[in-house]
Amino acid sequence: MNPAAAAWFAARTWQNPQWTVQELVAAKAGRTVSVVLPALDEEQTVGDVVRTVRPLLGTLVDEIVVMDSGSTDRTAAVAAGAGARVVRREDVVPDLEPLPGKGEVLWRSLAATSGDLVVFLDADLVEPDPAFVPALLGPLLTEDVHLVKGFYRRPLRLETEDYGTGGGRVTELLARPLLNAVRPELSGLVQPLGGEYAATREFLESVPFAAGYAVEIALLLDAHSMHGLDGIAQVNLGVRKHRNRNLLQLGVMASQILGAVLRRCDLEGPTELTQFVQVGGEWIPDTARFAVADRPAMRSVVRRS
Ligand SMILES: O=c1ccn([C@@H]2O[C@H](COP(=O)(O)OP(=O)(O)O)[C@@H](O)[C@H]2O)c(=O)[nH]1
Ligand SMILES: O=C(O)[C@@H](COP(=O)(O)O)O[C@H]1O[C@H](CO)[C@@H](O)[C@H](O)[C@H]1O
Repeated sequence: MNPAAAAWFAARTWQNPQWTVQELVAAKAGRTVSVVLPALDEEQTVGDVVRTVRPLLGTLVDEIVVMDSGSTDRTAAVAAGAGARVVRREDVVPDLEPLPGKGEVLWRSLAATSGDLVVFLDADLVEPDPAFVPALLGPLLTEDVHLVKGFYRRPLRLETEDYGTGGGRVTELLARPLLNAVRPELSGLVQPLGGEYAATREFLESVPFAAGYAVEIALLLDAHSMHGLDGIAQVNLGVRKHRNRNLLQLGVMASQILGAVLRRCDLEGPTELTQFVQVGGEWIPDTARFAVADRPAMRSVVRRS
């Protein structure tokens, strides 16, 4: 293991986070906390995720916002019914036409929220754990760090089978080998792509946001560039189950992630990916094109009064 990564892993990894909500409320010391859920057609799961955070509202958490990413199902109604404030992506930074993708709603969430610290949770979590938010906030409230990534065992649930592990396919097949190759100092991150993480607003508003599914890897690379390894921590969240997408969908995700890493290494990245689907007896090319431009640092867009 890269020596810097090994030293960081030893110093900045919490394998068994023990912070109590009471301790963390005291540690806030006047700081505020926003919890943000990006959601595209998550009516099945968003309510349960919001309900695991709701008991913290008014003490550890100051606002729970579901960023609706253009859902066509009942995501907004279910999220509001569970106690979240729902914000449509077109309702913030309205002068800019919303782009598709996760990165867009996470970027816009900064204009929709005010917390000094921001916690991101995916809205497709299955059996979400109420301990996620306190654990993610622990290092942010008690150490001098700017980004805290969750890590976990990731069951892979395909059709009716729960394999108990095997999730994080893009992580294991692309992100981890890629980071080991181009940014070995970050090889100590157990879940570099995980969607459960927390960060200071100061950091989040000072970096560009990559489009689509590249948002997590880009934030990690930028946190490392801006604050060094010492500005990053990771906490063990136990087990994380979510809706697992199929391989073709993950191929497009992987292409977006690869592009963000290449561009942050000053290399050209892809703007499309050609895959193949079988129709009848023939294999037909199917090309997905995706937006690749970063959104600019939010602090250059929205002047806070
Ligand atoms: O265009 C998008 C794509 C995804 N998401 C949300 O981002 C999270 C992670 O997306 P997804 O589950 O597709 O990724 P995976 O976890 O399968 O890698 C989920 O809450 C999605 O609803 C979103 O808000 N807008
Ligand atoms: O980690 C991964 O390999 C992918 C796919 O996970 P699975 O193979 O479906 O468990 O999931 C993550 O990647 C996305 C891109 O960074 C994040 O947006 C998701 O939150 C995260 O689940």
